[in-house]
Amino acid sequence: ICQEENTLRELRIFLRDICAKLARNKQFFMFTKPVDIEEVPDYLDIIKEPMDLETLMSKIDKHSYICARDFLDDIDLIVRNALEYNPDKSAEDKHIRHRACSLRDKAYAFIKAEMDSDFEDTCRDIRDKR
Ligand SMILES: COC(=O)N1C[C@@H]2C[C@@H]3O[C@]2(Cc2nccnc23)C1
Repeated sequence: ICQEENTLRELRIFLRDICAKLARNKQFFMFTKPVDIEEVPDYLDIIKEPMDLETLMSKIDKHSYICARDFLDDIDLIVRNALEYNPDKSAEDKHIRHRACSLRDKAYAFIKAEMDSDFEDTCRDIRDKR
């Protein structure tokens, strides 16, 4: 109904702002676009559901998220993929895992800082009855 559409519109504006802030952060450049399969030919053998911040942004525009929890599930997917594909003790792997954990903490902190909890409850109610 109309109020629900107003709520979801506000959610999209809010999620775009958070996604843009994460994508602007130089620390997270490796998460901004899909991993290049030309450069990393075995990536899809290991990672069954790739995710990145550009894809996240396009999902917002496609109305894929109707509460912040669904958005954070895709952030968690980016993090899980990075931890799974880069598990070694090498400096490079440690670095990317560290950045992935930082991405998750920043995303959760932005949501908590800027999202009013009963706004999220309202979004959950809309999601649960759809
Ligand atoms: C989220 O990003 C990642 O999980 N990765 C893993 C790949 C391995 C390594 O770093 C990545 C890109 C890359 N390209 C060329 C050679 N080696 C690499 C980024």
